[in-house]
Amino acid sequence: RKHNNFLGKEVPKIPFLPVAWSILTGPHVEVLETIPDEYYQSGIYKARLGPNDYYTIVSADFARKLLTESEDVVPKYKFSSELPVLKFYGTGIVFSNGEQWRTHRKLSNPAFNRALSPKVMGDVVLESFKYLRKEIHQPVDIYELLQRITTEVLGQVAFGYSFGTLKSKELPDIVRKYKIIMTNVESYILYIFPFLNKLPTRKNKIFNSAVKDFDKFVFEIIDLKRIELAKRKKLNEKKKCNNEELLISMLEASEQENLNIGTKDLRDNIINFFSAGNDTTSMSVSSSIYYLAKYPHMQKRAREEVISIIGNELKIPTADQLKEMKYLNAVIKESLRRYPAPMTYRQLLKPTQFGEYVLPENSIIRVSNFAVHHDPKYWDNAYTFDPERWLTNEKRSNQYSYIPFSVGPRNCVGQNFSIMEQRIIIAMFLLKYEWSLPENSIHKDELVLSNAFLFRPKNLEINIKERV
Ligand code: HEM
Repeated sequence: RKHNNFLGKEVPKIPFLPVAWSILTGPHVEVLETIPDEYYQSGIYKARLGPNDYYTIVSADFARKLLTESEDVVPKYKFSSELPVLKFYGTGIVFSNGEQWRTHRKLSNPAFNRALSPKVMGDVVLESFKYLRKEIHQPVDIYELLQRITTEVLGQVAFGYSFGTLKSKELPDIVRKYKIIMTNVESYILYIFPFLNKLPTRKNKIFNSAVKDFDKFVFEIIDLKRIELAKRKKLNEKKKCNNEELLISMLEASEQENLNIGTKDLRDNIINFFSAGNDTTSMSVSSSIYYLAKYPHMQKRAREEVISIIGNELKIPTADQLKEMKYLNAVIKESLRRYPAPMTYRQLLKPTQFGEYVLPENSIIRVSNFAVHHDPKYWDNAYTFDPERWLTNEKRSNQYSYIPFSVGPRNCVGQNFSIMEQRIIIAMFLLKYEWSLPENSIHKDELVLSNAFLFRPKNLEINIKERV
Protein backbone atom coordinates (compact mmCIF):
# COMPACT_ATOMS: atom_id res chain seq x y z
CA ARG A 1 0.00 0.00 0.00
CA LYS A 2 3.02 2.24 0.42
CA HIS A 3 3.03 3.10 -3.27
CA ASN A 4 -0.72 3.33 -3.58
CA ASN A 5 -2.70 6.50 -3.54
CA PHE A 6 -4.42 5.40 -0.41
CA LEU A 7 -6.46 8.55 0.10
CA GLY A 8 -7.57 9.49 -3.37
CA LYS A 9 -8.16 7.96 -6.77
CA GLU A 10 -5.58 5.68 -8.33
CA VAL A 11 -3.20 7.58 -10.64
CA PRO A 12 -3.32 6.09 -14.17
CA LYS A 13 -0.35 3.87 -14.75
CA ILE A 14 1.56 3.86 -18.01
CA PRO A 15 2.17 0.24 -19.10
CA PHE A 16 5.68 -1.02 -18.44
CA LEU A 17 6.49 -2.32 -21.91
CA PRO A 18 6.19 0.92 -23.91
CA VAL A 19 8.27 2.72 -21.25
CA ALA A 20 11.01 0.06 -21.30
CA TRP A 21 10.95 -0.07 -25.09
CA SER A 22 11.30 3.67 -25.50
CA ILE A 23 14.17 3.84 -23.01
CA LEU A 24 16.03 1.10 -24.82
CA THR A 25 15.37 2.19 -28.35
CA GLY A 26 14.60 5.83 -28.69
CA PRO A 27 14.67 9.29 -27.21
CA HIS A 28 12.67 9.22 -24.05
CA VAL A 29 10.38 11.84 -25.52
CA GLU A 30 8.74 8.81 -27.15
CA VAL A 31 7.22 7.96 -23.79
CA LEU A 32 5.76 11.40 -23.67
CA GLU A 33 4.64 11.62 -27.23
CA THR A 34 2.52 8.54 -26.80
CA ILE A 35 0.70 10.12 -23.88
CA PRO A 36 -2.90 9.26 -24.53
CA ASP A 37 -5.57 11.85 -23.92
CA GLU A 38 -6.46 9.96 -20.77
CA TYR A 39 -3.27 11.25 -19.10
CA TYR A 40 -3.98 14.83 -20.08
CA GLN A 41 -7.42 14.31 -18.48
CA SER A 42 -5.89 13.06 -15.23
CA GLY A 43 -2.99 15.58 -15.41
CA ILE A 44 -0.63 12.99 -13.98
CA TYR A 45 0.48 9.45 -14.67
CA LYS A 46 2.69 6.93 -12.99
CA ALA A 47 5.43 4.75 -14.46
CA ARG A 48 7.57 2.10 -12.88
CA LEU A 49 11.24 2.36 -13.74
CA GLY A 50 13.47 -0.19 -12.02
CA PRO A 51 12.67 -0.31 -8.31
CA ASN A 52 10.79 2.99 -8.14
CA ASP A 53 7.47 4.47 -9.15
CA TYR A 54 7.77 7.83 -10.87
CA TYR A 55 4.80 10.18 -10.90
CA THR A 56 4.83 12.47 -13.92
CA ILE A 57 2.86 15.70 -14.02
CA VAL A 58 1.58 16.73 -17.44
CA SER A 59 -0.87 19.45 -16.36
CA ALA A 60 0.03 23.15 -16.09
CA ASP A 61 -1.99 23.51 -12.86
CA PHE A 62 -0.29 20.59 -11.14
CA ALA A 63 3.09 21.89 -12.37
CA ARG A 64 2.32 25.26 -10.76
CA LYS A 65 1.32 23.61 -7.50
CA LEU A 66 4.51 21.56 -7.31
CA LEU A 67 7.05 24.04 -8.60
CA THR A 68 5.89 27.13 -6.73
CA GLU A 69 5.80 25.27 -3.41
CA SER A 70 8.60 26.11 -0.95
CA GLU A 71 11.85 24.30 -1.74
CA ASP A 72 11.87 22.88 1.78
CA VAL A 73 8.54 21.09 1.30
CA VAL A 74 9.28 19.70 -2.17
CA PRO A 75 13.07 19.48 -2.32
CA LYS A 76 15.03 18.16 -5.26
CA TYR A 77 14.84 14.39 -5.37
CA LYS A 78 17.84 12.89 -3.61
CA PHE A 79 19.31 10.52 -6.18
CA SER A 80 21.60 7.72 -5.03
CA SER A 81 25.08 9.12 -4.36
CA GLU A 82 26.46 6.31 -6.54
CA LEU A 83 25.03 7.95 -9.63
CA PRO A 84 27.56 9.50 -12.02
CA VAL A 85 25.55 12.71 -12.07
CA LEU A 86 26.02 13.20 -8.31
CA LYS A 87 29.66 12.16 -8.40
CA PHE A 88 30.25 14.86 -11.00
CA TYR A 89 27.84 17.61 -9.88
CA GLY A 90 28.61 17.12 -6.16
CA THR A 91 26.56 19.27 -3.81
CA GLY A 92 26.40 22.35 -6.02
CA ILE A 93 23.33 24.44 -6.71
CA VAL A 94 21.52 21.94 -8.96
CA PHE A 95 21.09 19.03 -6.54
CA SER A 96 21.58 20.56 -3.08
CA ASN A 97 18.70 21.43 -0.78
CA GLY A 98 17.99 23.57 2.31
CA GLU A 99 20.55 26.02 3.66
CA GLN A 100 23.29 24.82 1.37
CA TRP A 101 21.19 25.49 -1.73
CA ARG A 102 20.10 28.91 -0.41
CA THR A 103 23.75 29.97 -0.02
CA HIS A 104 24.55 28.81 -3.57
CA ARG A 105 21.56 30.63 -4.97
CA LYS A 106 22.34 33.85 -3.08
CA LEU A 107 25.81 33.88 -4.58
CA SER A 108 24.80 32.81 -8.08
CA ASN A 109 21.92 35.18 -8.83
CA PRO A 110 23.87 38.48 -8.76
CA ALA A 111 26.91 36.82 -10.33
CA PHE A 112 24.83 35.78 -13.35
CA ASN A 113 23.49 39.29 -13.78
CA ARG A 114 27.00 40.74 -13.82
CA ALA A 115 28.17 38.12 -16.31
CA LEU A 116 25.79 39.13 -19.10
CA SER A 117 28.10 40.38 -21.82
CA PRO A 118 26.97 40.56 -25.48
CA LYS A 119 30.54 41.54 -26.41
CA VAL A 120 32.19 38.38 -25.03
CA MET A 121 29.45 36.19 -26.50
CA GLY A 122 29.58 37.96 -29.87
CA ASP A 123 33.38 37.67 -30.09
CA VAL A 124 33.05 33.91 -29.66
CA VAL A 125 30.47 33.81 -32.47
CA LEU A 126 32.89 35.75 -34.71
CA GLU A 127 35.55 33.19 -33.88
CA SER A 128 33.15 30.41 -34.87
CA PHE A 129 32.80 32.00 -38.32
CA LYS A 130 36.57 31.79 -38.83
CA TYR A 131 36.47 28.19 -37.66
CA LEU A 132 33.65 27.38 -40.07
CA ARG A 133 35.56 28.84 -42.99
CA LYS A 134 38.77 26.99 -42.12
CA GLU A 135 37.76 23.64 -40.74
CA ILE A 136 34.34 22.64 -41.82
CA HIS A 137 33.09 21.00 -44.94
CA GLN A 138 29.47 21.04 -45.93
CA PRO A 139 27.06 19.94 -44.63
CA VAL A 140 27.72 21.15 -41.07
CA ASP A 141 26.80 19.14 -37.96
CA ILE A 142 25.12 22.11 -36.35
CA TYR A 143 24.66 20.70 -32.84
CA GLU A 144 28.34 19.77 -32.67
CA LEU A 145 29.27 23.29 -33.77
CA LEU A 146 26.95 24.85 -31.21
CA GLN A 147 28.43 22.77 -28.42
CA ARG A 148 31.82 24.21 -29.35
CA ILE A 149 30.37 27.73 -29.25
CA THR A 150 28.49 27.35 -25.95
CA THR A 151 31.50 25.70 -24.28
CA GLU A 152 33.72 28.57 -25.35
CA VAL A 153 31.17 31.18 -24.23
CA LEU A 154 30.78 29.55 -20.81
CA GLY A 155 34.52 29.17 -20.37
CA GLN A 156 35.11 32.85 -21.09
CA VAL A 157 32.10 34.30 -19.30
CA ALA A 158 32.23 31.98 -16.30
CA PHE A 159 35.93 31.99 -15.54
CA GLY A 160 37.79 33.95 -18.17
CA TYR A 161 39.22 30.80 -19.71
CA SER A 162 39.43 29.96 -23.40
CA PHE A 163 38.98 26.25 -24.02
CA GLY A 164 40.05 26.67 -27.63
CA THR A 165 37.14 24.63 -29.01
CA LEU A 166 37.04 26.87 -32.10
CA LYS A 167 40.75 26.75 -32.86
CA SER A 168 40.75 23.40 -34.68
CA LYS A 169 38.61 20.36 -35.34
CA GLU A 170 40.59 18.38 -32.78
CA LEU A 171 38.82 18.92 -29.46
CA PRO A 172 40.95 20.09 -26.51
CA ASP A 173 41.75 17.22 -24.14
CA ILE A 174 39.69 18.61 -21.24
CA VAL A 175 36.59 18.97 -23.44
CA ARG A 176 36.99 15.36 -24.61
CA LYS A 177 37.15 14.31 -20.95
CA TYR A 178 33.96 16.25 -20.30
CA LYS A 179 32.22 14.39 -23.11
CA ILE A 180 33.31 11.04 -21.66
CA ILE A 181 31.93 12.09 -18.27
CA MET A 182 28.61 13.10 -19.79
CA THR A 183 28.02 9.70 -21.46
CA ASN A 184 27.87 8.12 -17.98
CA VAL A 185 26.03 11.07 -16.44
CA GLU A 186 23.26 10.78 -19.01
CA SER A 187 22.97 7.00 -19.16
CA TYR A 188 19.37 6.06 -18.40
CA ILE A 189 20.24 2.52 -17.41
CA LEU A 190 22.75 3.76 -14.81
CA TYR A 191 19.98 5.90 -13.31
CA ILE A 192 17.52 3.12 -13.01
CA PHE A 193 19.97 0.53 -11.65
CA PRO A 194 22.48 2.53 -9.54
CA PHE A 195 24.33 -0.62 -8.38
CA LEU A 196 25.81 -0.86 -11.91
CA ASN A 197 27.91 2.20 -11.09
CA LYS A 198 29.82 0.29 -8.42
CA LEU A 199 31.00 -2.44 -10.74
CA PRO A 200 34.67 -2.26 -11.74
CA THR A 201 33.85 -2.05 -15.45
CA ARG A 202 36.14 -0.38 -17.97
CA LYS A 203 33.48 2.29 -18.60
CA ASN A 204 33.25 3.11 -14.88
CA LYS A 205 37.03 3.29 -14.53
CA ILE A 206 37.32 5.66 -17.50
CA PHE A 207 34.55 7.81 -16.01
CA ASN A 208 36.21 8.04 -12.57
CA SER A 209 39.55 8.96 -14.07
CA ALA A 210 37.99 11.63 -16.34
CA VAL A 211 36.23 13.18 -13.30
CA LYS A 212 39.58 13.33 -11.46
CA ASP A 213 41.21 15.10 -14.41
CA PHE A 214 38.34 17.54 -14.75
CA ASP A 215 38.52 18.30 -11.01
CA LYS A 216 42.22 19.04 -11.26
CA PHE A 217 41.53 21.45 -14.12
CA VAL A 218 38.76 23.27 -12.21
CA PHE A 219 40.79 23.52 -8.98
CA GLU A 220 43.66 25.09 -10.92
CA ILE A 221 41.31 27.70 -12.35
CA ILE A 222 39.94 28.53 -8.90
CA ASP A 223 43.47 29.01 -7.57
CA LEU A 224 44.34 31.30 -10.48
CA LYS A 225 41.24 33.41 -9.95
CA ARG A 226 41.90 33.70 -6.22
CA ILE A 227 45.38 35.00 -7.00
CA GLU A 228 43.98 37.42 -9.62
CA LEU A 229 41.45 38.79 -7.14
CA ALA A 230 44.06 39.19 -4.41
CA LYS A 231 46.35 41.07 -6.83
CA ARG A 232 43.52 43.34 -7.91
CA LYS A 233 42.71 44.14 -4.32
CA LYS A 234 46.32 44.84 -3.47
CA LEU A 235 46.57 47.30 -6.33
CA ASN A 236 43.11 48.60 -5.49
CA GLU A 237 42.15 48.09 -9.13
CA LYS A 238 38.61 48.33 -10.42
CA LYS A 239 37.53 46.55 -13.61
CA LYS A 240 37.19 48.90 -16.54
CA CYS A 241 33.89 47.49 -17.79
CA ASN A 242 30.70 46.66 -15.90
CA ASN A 243 30.79 42.94 -16.65
CA GLU A 244 32.55 40.49 -14.45
CA GLU A 245 33.42 36.83 -14.76
CA LEU A 246 31.03 34.59 -12.87
CA LEU A 247 33.67 32.95 -10.74
CA ILE A 248 35.31 36.24 -9.69
CA SER A 249 31.88 37.66 -8.78
CA MET A 250 31.16 34.63 -6.64
CA LEU A 251 34.53 34.84 -4.91
CA GLU A 252 34.00 38.54 -4.20
CA ALA A 253 30.44 38.09 -2.98
CA SER A 254 31.36 35.23 -0.69
CA GLU A 255 34.00 37.43 0.97
CA GLN A 256 31.74 40.48 1.21
CA GLU A 257 28.79 38.59 2.64
CA ASN A 258 30.95 36.44 4.86
CA LEU A 259 29.43 33.34 3.35
CA ASN A 260 32.69 31.51 3.44
CA ILE A 261 32.20 29.36 0.38
CA GLY A 262 34.90 26.72 0.19
CA THR A 263 36.91 25.56 -2.83
CA LYS A 264 34.88 22.35 -3.09
CA ASP A 265 31.62 24.37 -3.26
CA LEU A 266 33.08 26.56 -5.99
CA ARG A 267 34.22 23.48 -7.90
CA ASP A 268 30.75 21.98 -7.65
CA ASN A 269 29.06 25.15 -8.83
CA ILE A 270 31.38 25.69 -11.77
CA ILE A 271 30.65 22.16 -12.89
CA ASN A 272 26.91 22.67 -12.30
CA PHE A 273 26.84 25.81 -14.46
CA PHE A 274 28.96 24.18 -17.08
CA SER A 275 26.75 21.11 -17.40
CA ALA A 276 23.40 22.83 -16.95
CA GLY A 277 24.20 25.51 -19.49
CA ASN A 278 25.91 23.84 -22.39
CA ASP A 279 23.81 21.16 -23.97
CA THR A 280 20.52 22.91 -23.15
CA THR A 281 21.48 26.09 -24.99
CA SER A 282 23.05 24.11 -27.87
CA MET A 283 19.83 22.17 -28.29
CA SER A 284 17.69 25.24 -28.24
CA VAL A 285 19.73 27.10 -30.87
CA SER A 286 19.96 23.91 -32.97
CA SER A 287 16.20 23.63 -33.09
CA SER A 288 15.83 27.30 -34.07
CA ILE A 289 18.42 26.87 -36.83
CA TYR A 290 16.64 23.69 -37.91
CA TYR A 291 13.20 25.26 -38.17
CA LEU A 292 14.61 28.30 -39.97
CA ALA A 293 16.16 25.86 -42.48
CA LYS A 294 12.95 23.90 -42.84
CA TYR A 295 10.85 27.03 -43.33
CA PRO A 296 12.83 29.44 -45.57
CA HIS A 297 10.12 32.12 -45.33
CA MET A 298 10.71 32.27 -41.56
CA GLN A 299 14.47 32.53 -42.10
CA LYS A 300 13.93 35.39 -44.57
CA ARG A 301 11.63 37.24 -42.19
CA ALA A 302 13.99 36.82 -39.24
CA ARG A 303 16.95 38.05 -41.34
CA GLU A 304 15.04 41.07 -42.60
CA GLU A 305 14.17 41.97 -39.04
CA VAL A 306 17.78 41.70 -37.85
CA ILE A 307 19.00 43.81 -40.79
CA SER A 308 16.33 46.44 -40.13
CA ILE A 309 17.61 46.78 -36.56
CA ILE A 310 21.39 46.54 -36.86
CA GLY A 311 22.05 47.03 -40.58
CA ASN A 312 23.44 44.63 -43.17
CA GLU A 313 27.00 44.65 -41.88
CA LEU A 314 28.23 41.92 -39.57
CA LYS A 315 28.19 43.41 -36.04
CA ILE A 316 27.65 42.21 -32.49
CA PRO A 317 24.15 43.35 -31.49
CA THR A 318 23.71 45.33 -28.27
CA ALA A 319 21.41 44.15 -25.48
CA ASP A 320 18.81 46.78 -26.47
CA GLN A 321 18.89 45.79 -30.14
CA LEU A 322 18.37 42.15 -29.19
CA LYS A 323 15.21 43.05 -27.28
CA GLU A 324 13.80 44.79 -30.34
CA MET A 325 13.98 41.59 -32.43
CA LYS A 326 10.39 40.52 -31.85
CA TYR A 327 10.21 37.87 -34.56
CA LEU A 328 13.57 36.33 -33.66
CA ASN A 329 12.48 36.19 -30.04
CA ALA A 330 9.25 34.47 -31.09
CA VAL A 331 11.30 31.85 -32.95
CA ILE A 332 13.41 31.24 -29.84
CA LYS A 333 10.34 31.00 -27.60
CA GLU A 334 8.71 28.54 -29.94
CA SER A 335 11.87 26.39 -30.10
CA LEU A 336 11.91 26.29 -26.32
CA ARG A 337 8.26 25.28 -26.33
CA ARG A 338 8.86 22.38 -28.70
CA TYR A 339 12.11 21.26 -27.01
CA PRO A 340 12.43 22.47 -23.42
CA ALA A 341 14.54 20.74 -20.76
CA PRO A 342 12.44 17.55 -20.66
CA MET A 343 11.89 16.85 -16.94
CA THR A 344 12.36 18.35 -13.49
CA TYR A 345 12.47 16.01 -10.47
CA ARG A 346 11.23 16.58 -6.91
CA GLN A 347 10.40 14.58 -3.81
CA LEU A 348 7.25 14.96 -1.73
CA LEU A 349 8.12 15.20 1.96
CA LYS A 350 4.46 14.78 2.94
CA PRO A 351 1.33 13.33 1.31
CA THR A 352 0.24 15.88 -1.27
CA GLN A 353 -2.99 16.37 -3.14
CA PHE A 354 -3.10 17.01 -6.88
CA GLY A 355 -6.75 17.35 -7.91
CA GLU A 356 -8.41 14.02 -7.18
CA TYR A 357 -5.15 12.30 -6.35
CA VAL A 358 -3.23 12.19 -3.12
CA LEU A 359 0.33 11.04 -3.55
CA PRO A 360 2.10 9.39 -0.64
CA GLU A 361 4.98 10.85 1.34
CA ASN A 362 8.39 10.41 -0.28
CA SER A 363 6.99 9.98 -3.78
CA ILE A 364 9.37 10.78 -6.61
CA ILE A 365 7.59 13.25 -8.81
CA ARG A 366 8.57 14.86 -12.10
CA VAL A 367 7.14 17.59 -14.24
CA SER A 368 7.23 16.82 -17.93
CA ASN A 369 7.84 20.28 -19.35
CA PHE A 370 7.52 18.74 -22.77
CA ALA A 371 4.05 17.32 -22.09
CA VAL A 372 2.88 20.59 -20.50
CA HIS A 373 4.07 22.44 -23.62
CA HIS A 374 1.97 20.19 -25.87
CA ASP A 375 -1.26 20.03 -23.91
CA PRO A 376 -4.06 20.51 -26.49
CA LYS A 377 -6.03 22.39 -23.81
CA TYR A 378 -3.65 25.32 -24.14
CA TRP A 379 -1.92 24.87 -27.48
CA ASP A 380 -3.62 24.72 -30.89
CA ASN A 381 -1.72 22.44 -33.26
CA ALA A 382 0.70 21.82 -30.45
CA TYR A 383 3.17 19.86 -32.59
CA THR A 384 3.37 22.59 -35.26
CA PHE A 385 6.29 25.02 -35.05
CA ASP A 386 4.57 28.38 -35.23
CA PRO A 387 6.35 31.54 -34.00
CA GLU A 388 3.20 33.54 -34.84
CA ARG A 389 1.57 32.31 -31.66
CA TRP A 390 4.00 34.55 -29.73
CA LEU A 391 3.24 37.66 -31.75
CA THR A 392 -0.36 38.25 -30.81
CA ASN A 393 -1.15 40.41 -27.83
CA GLU A 394 -3.45 37.78 -26.42
CA LYS A 395 -2.53 36.72 -22.90
CA ARG A 396 -2.02 33.00 -22.40
CA SER A 397 -4.94 31.56 -20.47
CA ASN A 398 -2.59 29.74 -18.11
CA GLN A 399 0.92 31.15 -17.68
CA TYR A 400 2.15 27.82 -16.33
CA SER A 401 1.47 26.15 -19.69
CA TYR A 402 4.91 27.46 -20.75
CA ILE A 403 7.75 26.58 -18.38
CA PRO A 404 10.96 25.92 -20.37
CA PHE A 405 13.12 27.29 -17.54
CA SER A 406 10.82 25.93 -14.83
CA VAL A 407 9.20 28.31 -12.32
CA GLY A 408 9.29 28.97 -8.57
CA PRO A 409 12.30 29.08 -6.26
CA ARG A 410 14.33 26.50 -8.21
CA ASN A 411 13.85 27.99 -11.65
CA CYS A 412 16.78 28.31 -14.04
CA VAL A 413 19.38 30.72 -12.70
CA GLY A 414 20.98 30.93 -16.16
CA GLN A 415 17.88 31.79 -18.19
CA ASN A 416 18.77 35.41 -19.02
CA PHE A 417 22.27 34.32 -19.86
CA SER A 418 20.98 31.59 -22.18
CA ILE A 419 18.39 33.80 -23.87
CA MET A 420 21.01 36.47 -24.57
CA GLU A 421 23.39 33.86 -25.95
CA GLN A 422 20.71 32.34 -28.19
CA ARG A 423 19.69 35.73 -29.56
CA ILE A 424 23.28 36.73 -30.32
CA ILE A 425 24.21 33.47 -32.03
CA ILE A 426 21.12 33.35 -34.24
CA ALA A 427 21.12 37.08 -35.11
CA MET A 428 24.78 36.92 -36.15
CA PHE A 429 24.24 33.69 -38.11
CA LEU A 430 21.38 35.37 -39.97
CA LEU A 431 23.66 38.26 -40.93
CA LYS A 432 26.53 36.07 -42.05
CA TYR A 433 24.88 33.00 -43.62
CA GLU A 434 21.94 31.45 -45.41
CA TRP A 435 21.22 27.84 -44.63
CA SER A 436 19.02 24.92 -45.71
CA LEU A 437 18.39 21.24 -45.09
CA PRO A 438 20.27 18.88 -47.43
CA GLU A 439 18.07 17.09 -49.99
CA ASN A 440 18.35 13.72 -48.24
CA SER A 441 18.05 15.02 -44.66
CA ILE A 442 16.56 12.56 -42.17
CA HIS A 443 14.96 15.61 -40.57
CA LYS A 444 12.87 16.56 -43.59
CA ASP A 445 9.55 16.00 -41.83
CA GLU A 446 10.42 16.56 -38.19
CA LEU A 447 13.46 16.93 -35.99
CA VAL A 448 14.77 13.43 -35.20
CA LEU A 449 16.20 13.13 -31.70
CA SER A 450 18.92 10.86 -30.40
CA ASN A 451 18.57 8.51 -27.45
CA ALA A 452 19.66 10.74 -24.57
CA PHE A 453 18.42 12.08 -21.28
CA LEU A 454 18.29 15.63 -22.59
CA PHE A 455 16.81 16.45 -25.97
CA ARG A 456 19.47 16.30 -28.62
CA PRO A 457 19.16 16.17 -32.42
CA LYS A 458 20.43 13.11 -34.23
CA ASN A 459 23.13 14.07 -36.80
CA LEU A 460 21.53 17.37 -37.67
CA GLU A 461 23.39 18.36 -40.82
CA ILE A 462 22.75 21.75 -42.41
CA ASN A 463 24.06 23.32 -45.61
CA ILE A 464 25.45 26.71 -44.76
CA LYS A 465 26.67 29.31 -47.24
CA GLU A 466 27.97 32.81 -46.75
CA ARG A 467 25.67 35.57 -47.93
CA VAL A 468 27.03 37.56 -50.84
C1 HEM B 1 17.96 26.68 -23.22
C2 HEM B 1 18.71 26.70 -22.16
C3 HEM B 1 18.28 26.25 -20.79
C4 HEM B 1 17.17 25.58 -20.38
C5 HEM B 1 16.03 25.07 -21.24
C6 HEM B 1 17.28 25.42 -18.95
C7 HEM B 1 16.30 24.82 -18.16
C8 HEM B 1 16.38 24.69 -16.78
C9 HEM B 1 15.35 24.10 -15.98
C10 HEM B 1 14.04 23.52 -16.47
C11 HEM B 1 15.78 24.15 -14.67
C12 HEM B 1 15.05 23.62 -13.44
C13 HEM B 1 15.58 22.24 -13.13
C14 HEM B 1 14.88 21.57 -11.99
O1 HEM B 1 14.09 22.18 -11.30
O2 HEM B 1 15.15 20.39 -11.79
C15 HEM B 1 17.08 24.77 -14.67
C16 HEM B 1 17.83 24.99 -13.56
C17 HEM B 1 19.12 25.47 -13.60
N1 HEM B 1 19.77 25.97 -14.71
FE1 HEM B 1 19.07 26.08 -16.59
N2 HEM B 1 18.44 25.98 -18.52
C18 HEM B 1 19.09 26.50 -19.61
C19 HEM B 1 20.29 27.18 -19.61
C20 HEM B 1 21.08 27.36 -18.51
C21 HEM B 1 22.36 28.05 -18.51
C22 HEM B 1 23.00 28.72 -19.71
C23 HEM B 1 22.85 27.93 -17.24
C24 HEM B 1 24.15 28.42 -16.67
C25 HEM B 1 25.17 28.80 -17.33
C26 HEM B 1 21.87 27.21 -16.44
C27 HEM B 1 22.00 26.91 -15.12
C28 HEM B 1 21.03 26.35 -14.33
C29 HEM B 1 21.20 26.07 -12.91
C30 HEM B 1 22.46 26.33 -12.10
C31 HEM B 1 19.99 25.53 -12.44
C32 HEM B 1 19.66 25.10 -11.01
C33 HEM B 1 18.97 26.22 -10.27
C34 HEM B 1 18.57 25.85 -8.84
O3 HEM B 1 18.36 24.69 -8.54
O4 HEM B 1 18.46 26.79 -8.04
N3 HEM B 1 20.81 26.88 -17.25
N4 HEM B 1 17.42 25.10 -15.98
